[in-house]
Amino acid sequence: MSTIKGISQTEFAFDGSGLRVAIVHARWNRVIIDALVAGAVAKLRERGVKESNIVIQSVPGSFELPFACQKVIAGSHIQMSGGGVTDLLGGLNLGSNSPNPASRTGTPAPMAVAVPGGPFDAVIAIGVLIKGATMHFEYICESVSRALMRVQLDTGVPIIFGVLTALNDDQALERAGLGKDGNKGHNHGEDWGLAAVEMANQTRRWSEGKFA
Ligand SMILES: Nc1c(NC[C@H](O)[C@H](O)[C@H](O)CO)[nH]c(=O)[nH]c1=O
Ligand SMILES: CC(=O)[C@@H](O)COP(=O)(O)O
Repeated sequence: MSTIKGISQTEFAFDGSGLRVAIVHARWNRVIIDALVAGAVAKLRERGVKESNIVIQSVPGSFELPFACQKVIAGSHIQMSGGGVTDLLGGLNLGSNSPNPASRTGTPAPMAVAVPGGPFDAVIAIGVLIKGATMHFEYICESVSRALMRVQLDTGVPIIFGVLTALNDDQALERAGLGKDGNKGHNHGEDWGLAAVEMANQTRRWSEGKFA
């Protein structure tokens, strides 16, 4: 059956060659997660994002995704400088408890050494939530979606909502292109890779006041 659902990509072919993208994924329902991550990576590479600019991190479950995304974004803005770590997002000096060993030994620290790679232009948060017997699913779906929205608005870095909220295993498998009986479905990870490249490009343009 044909469907009107999905993103129209034909008129939007954004270039990913100058972008740095993080994928943060949960490990629950791993087979499905692996297919979604592979789909996202395939589209990032197809759009020209360099392998070295795709950083993949994992967390135990979807509930951990918002915290991890926030930390990953903050970490990519950090510069080591004399005596501490400077958060370039918030201008926060994180003090002598920093991972900079020089600040603990009294040895003069190197001046402003940028983290290799620089800040992330977009983050893709990937998780697979499948309804069980209790209210666990509802609480996690609600809190994770709200928190991911908050992290992107607070940091100004687009977060792609790659969290499947499925009522059963088959729904989740079909949305990862792993469906059975002639209905493989569609790998939504691919859409998330494309969405990341688009949002990263647009965020740069909009930040420079370019709308044409
Ligand atoms: N049931 C699912 C979970 N549950 C685990 C939580 O996300 C979390 O890791 C735990 O409560 C510890 O804080 N996670 C998923 O990603 N998918 C599920 O279906
Ligand atoms: C991790 C839990 O709290 C667990 O009991 C959730 O169970 P269910 O996924 O069946 O709702």
